[in-house]
Amino acid sequence: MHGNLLPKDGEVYFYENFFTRSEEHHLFDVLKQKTTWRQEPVKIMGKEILQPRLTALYGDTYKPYSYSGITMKPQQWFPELLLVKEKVETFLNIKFSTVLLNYYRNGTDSMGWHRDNEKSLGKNPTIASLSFGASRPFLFRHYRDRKLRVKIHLLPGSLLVMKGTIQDHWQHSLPKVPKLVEARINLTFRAIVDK
Ligand SMILES: O=C(O)CCC(=O)C(=O)O
Ligand SMILES: [Fe+2]
Repeated sequence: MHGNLLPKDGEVYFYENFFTRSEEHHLFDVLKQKTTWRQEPVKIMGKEILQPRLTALYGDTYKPYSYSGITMKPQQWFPELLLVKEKVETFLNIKFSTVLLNYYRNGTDSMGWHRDNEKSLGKNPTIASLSFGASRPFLFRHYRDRKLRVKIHLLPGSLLVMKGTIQDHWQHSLPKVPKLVEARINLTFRAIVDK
């Protein structure tokens, strides 16, 4: 359970019961209500479309954060979000500066294949990802050897940690689950390295 889930070129650790069921239920409601969610436009092949999910960014500074073609302005932490951050920081013994929140309204919301390899994250970033609400499958595929795949079920209350060289060698995605009607909230904590 707590070993590296990738066969090579990076590390993934999964902690199924990071939050209890009642903490998880409570946090889903709080995060849903207190977060200022937006549906951001992205340019795909020159055309503006809306991302298939809602997002928000919270962080220590107001410095904008850019990823996959969009720039987001961080909002200031609210108390419950800070407590969640501190619980993850204590568990991993790492400090984070920023959290990207994703709200998948149902199974037709998703996130496509990508790497979290922005320069602002530095080399070999550790990214901590929390799940609330609906369970969703999560996929990894090796960037060069695309037949090499790993699938994980992101259960509510779980913590997934990506670290080491994973962002150089592996992409990840949250595929659609067309029949799913329940919502999922994801938090990915990151440390932005200042230039
Ligand atoms: O929703 C998820 O679990 C994945 C989110 C993700 O990969 C990201 O925000 O970079
Ligand atoms: Fe990601």
